Amino acid sequence: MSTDLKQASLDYHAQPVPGKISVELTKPAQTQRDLSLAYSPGVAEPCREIAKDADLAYRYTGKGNLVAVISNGSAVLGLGNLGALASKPVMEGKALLFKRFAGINSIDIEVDTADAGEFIDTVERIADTFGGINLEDIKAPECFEIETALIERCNIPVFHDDQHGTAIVTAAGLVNALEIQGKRLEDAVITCLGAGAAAIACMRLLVSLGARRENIYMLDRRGVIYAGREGVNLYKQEFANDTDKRSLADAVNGADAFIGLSGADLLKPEMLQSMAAKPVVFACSNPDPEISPELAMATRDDLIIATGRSDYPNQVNNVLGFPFIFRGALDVHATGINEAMKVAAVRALSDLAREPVPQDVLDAFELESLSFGPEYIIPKPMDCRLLPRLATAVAQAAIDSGVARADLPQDYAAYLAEMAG
Ligand SMILES: NC(=O)C1=CN([C@@H]2O[C@H](COP(=O)(O)OP(=O)(O)OC[C@H]3O[C@@H](n4cnc5c(N)ncnc54)[C@H](OP(=O)(O)O)[C@@H]3O)[C@@H](O)[C@H]2O)C=CC1
Ligand SMILES: CC(=O)C(=O)O
Ligand SMILES: [Mg+2]
Repeated sequence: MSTDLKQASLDYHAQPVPGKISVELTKPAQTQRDLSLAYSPGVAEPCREIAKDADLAYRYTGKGNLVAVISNGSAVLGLGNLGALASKPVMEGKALLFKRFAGINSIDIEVDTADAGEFIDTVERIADTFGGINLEDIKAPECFEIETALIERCNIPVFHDDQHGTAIVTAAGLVNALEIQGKRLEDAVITCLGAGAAAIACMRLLVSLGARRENIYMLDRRGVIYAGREGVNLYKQEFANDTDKRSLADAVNGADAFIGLSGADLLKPEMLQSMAAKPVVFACSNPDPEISPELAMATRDDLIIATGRSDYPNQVNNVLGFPFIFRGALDVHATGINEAMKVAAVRALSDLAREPVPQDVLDAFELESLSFGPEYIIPKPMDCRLLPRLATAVAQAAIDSGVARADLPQDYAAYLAEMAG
């Protein structure tokens, strides 16, 4: 990161007030009567109602539009285990994105423990306060056990964004990028660098969408995960490939797609050079990608490259998913976010990239034109069509798959327009 951007970021976080989020009131609190309604004695009435029927918390409190972003700081972006407190800027950032893109109130919670059981117990005890829980930056393999237990124990959507948000956006982007390169997911040879939360979930979703497991080579710090390798956890085992490839150089040679969900600068130019014609490279590690777009483009000119960052074309980042997916799930009081809802989000995102780009998006990126192609495989986060398209698709999929507990709000399009602010 340039010195200029580093200082600008520190200033952004410190000024004019520390942090990125605050709380606002939704009811008047000026007069003695206002206070008798907001607090004692009036507040007793909604308390009594909720004690009789827990669902009334959706009517009388902010629960239904409130998502907790919860982390233990064990896999903060690609920076590693920075601990709970140091993860707070990222978690506040996710809360900012929930509000900015989907009108969802969100609060960050950092739980200071590396123990999965303690983390699960803590989150379970506070879960009912919220309409949904977005787990964030929790490292594999604990993240899998944590999410599974919390889904089982909580009655609200629990969604590990680094797994499913990333998988949804990656799948939408990859389907589009392969099509532009004249390839099909069913035939593509995919090298996935990283075997953690994001990588495992991405490969699982790609397989469910048609990618062939035997065409996937997954790597961790020790190299290719091959059949018979010792000391491989059961999640990585799912992608053990019966191959004699061992290194990244072996695995990427001839591959159609490289998906990086690992760390900075790990894909070398000579490796990129050895990929098949018209390759797709998703260097999604944050903040520093597996290869910089400048270096990748200088190495060969027939590739499509995406990163997780806002400052290059093709931002493949879960920001394109979680605000809108939660919006749809919250609006029908879904009990969870299931496969049907995830696939609906993939389709909506992938389809939207093929439509003409609105002028305000072009203005935000100071571009004259943009259309479906190598430099535009996926919509931009600023695209105000994302909220109606994704939220509606996800909410409808929740209804159709039987996990919704409420109908769509009346005139949903107008409601979403209000939520977009
Ligand atoms: N663009 C986006 O939307 C998103 C991007 N990401 C990025 O993906 C990365 C991983 O995040 P997440 O899955 O949550 O973290 P995890 O800690 O769960 O997984 C990290 C994985 O990366 C592997 N890895 C790390 N360094 C290397 C290396 N030098 N060589 C090979 N493999 C390596 C680890 O290997 P091992 O198992 O051996 O330790 C592990 O499998 C981060 O950089 C993060 O920023 C994550 C979510 C969303
Ligand atoms: C984008 C994101 O969630 C990550 O890099 O962890
Ligand atoms: Mg994350």
